[in-house]
Amino acid sequence: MRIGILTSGGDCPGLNAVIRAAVLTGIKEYDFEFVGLRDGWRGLVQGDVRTLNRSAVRGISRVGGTILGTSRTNPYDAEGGGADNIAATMKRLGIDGIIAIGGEGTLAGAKRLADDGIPVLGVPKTIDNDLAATDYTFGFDTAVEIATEAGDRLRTTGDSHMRCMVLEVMGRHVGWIALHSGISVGAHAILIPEHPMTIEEISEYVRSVYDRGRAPLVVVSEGFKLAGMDEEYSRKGVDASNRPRLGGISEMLAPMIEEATGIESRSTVLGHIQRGGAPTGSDRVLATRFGIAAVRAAADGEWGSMVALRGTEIERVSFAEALGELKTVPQSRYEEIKHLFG
Ligand SMILES: Nc1ncnc2c1ncn2[C@@H]1O[C@H](COP(=O)(O)OP(=O)(O)O)[C@@H](O)[C@H]1O
Ligand SMILES: O=P(O)(O)OC[C@H]1O[C@](O)(COP(=O)(O)O)[C@@H](O)[C@@H]1O
Ligand SMILES: [Mg+2]
Repeated sequence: MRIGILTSGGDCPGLNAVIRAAVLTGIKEYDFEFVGLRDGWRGLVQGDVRTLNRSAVRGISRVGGTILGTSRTNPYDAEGGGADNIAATMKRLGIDGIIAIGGEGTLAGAKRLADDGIPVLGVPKTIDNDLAATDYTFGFDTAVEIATEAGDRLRTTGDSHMRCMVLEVMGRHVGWIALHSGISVGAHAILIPEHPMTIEEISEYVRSVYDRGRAPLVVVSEGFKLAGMDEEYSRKGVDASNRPRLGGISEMLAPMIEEATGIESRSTVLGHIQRGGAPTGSDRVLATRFGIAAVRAAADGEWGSMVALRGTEIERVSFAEALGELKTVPQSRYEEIKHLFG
C-alpha cells in the first residue's frame, strides 16, 4: 500500500514525530510506501508530493513545525478540489489512502472526503486541546511548558517592580492552556473563554494580591471575553479560513486593571512562541503513538476513523464522534482552582 501523509491547519510541536512513527512502522511492519503531500490539502488537490522514506524522517521527532509544510487550503473549494478530482489525482499518483494530521477544521474536511468515498484517516493535533474525542493531543504539553516558563519569568520582573503582569496565551475557544499554565505558575487570576468576568472582579483579585505585598500575575486566554463582550477581542482581520485572528486582549486588560486599581500593569502576548520549537518528551511520545496507531488502522482498512487517546490507550473513533462538541474547561475544573485566586 502507498499512503499519502499531510499536515494541515495551524502547526503544532509533534507533527514530525507522527510522520516519523507512521513511516517507520509502515515500512518495517507492513512494507508500505509513503509520500508526503506538501502544505496540507493543497498538496493533495494539486498532486504536489515529496518522497517519505526512512532517510527523509531521520531525526525529525525532536524538530518543531512540520517537514511537509501546512496551509489552510480547503480540499473542496480549491482548484482541483472535490472528491472526484482528488480520487483521480490519487489514482494518478498511485496513492491508496491518506493520513491527515490536523485539528477540527482538517478533520471536518477529512470526514467529508471519507463520506464521499476517499480512504482517509485522521490524527488529531491542536495546542488548544479542544478536541473532545481525545483526552489529550500532542502540542498541548509543549505549549503549557512554554507558557509556564514565560509566567515564571514575568513573576520575577513583576516582583521587582511591584507591577501587575498580564500574560496572554493561546486558546481560541477553550481555556486549557491558560488553566494549566496558570496553575503551574501560581497565577492570581486565570481568565478563560468559558468563564467571562467583569473588570471589577479581576481588579478585586489584583488589589488583594498587591495589598498583601505581592506582585499580581494574571493569565488570560486570547479568547477570553469580559462580561458583556459579544465577540472575542480581534484587531488583526481574518485568517485564510475567514476566522477573526485573535490576540491582544491582554493589551486591553492591562490598562483597564491599572485604571481600576492604580497598580502599574504590563501585558505580554506570548503568541506563536507557544507553537514553535521542539516538542516536550511527553508530546513526542504521544505523537509517536498516534503515528503508529494511524498506520495500524490503515493496515486494518479502518478508513474514516481517527486515532484518539482514551485514558492511557490509543483507540479508534469515527470522524463523526471526533467532530462533536469542543472540549471546553468544565465549570467544576475551573471552580476547583478559582478559590485560590487573589
Ligand atoms: N467543513 C470543512 N470542509 C472542508 N474543509 C474544511 C472544513 N472546515 C475546515 N476545512 C479546511 O481544513 C483546513 C484546516 O482548518 P483550520 O480550522 O484552519 O485548522 P485546524 O485543522 O488546525 O483546525 C483548512 O484548510 C480549511 O479550509
Ligand atoms: O495565527 P494562526 O496560525 O492563524 O493561528 C492562530 C490560532 O491557532 C491556534 O494556535 C491553534 O488552533 P488550531 O488548534 O485550530 O490549529 C489557536 O490557539 C490560535 O487562535
Ligand atoms: Mg481549527
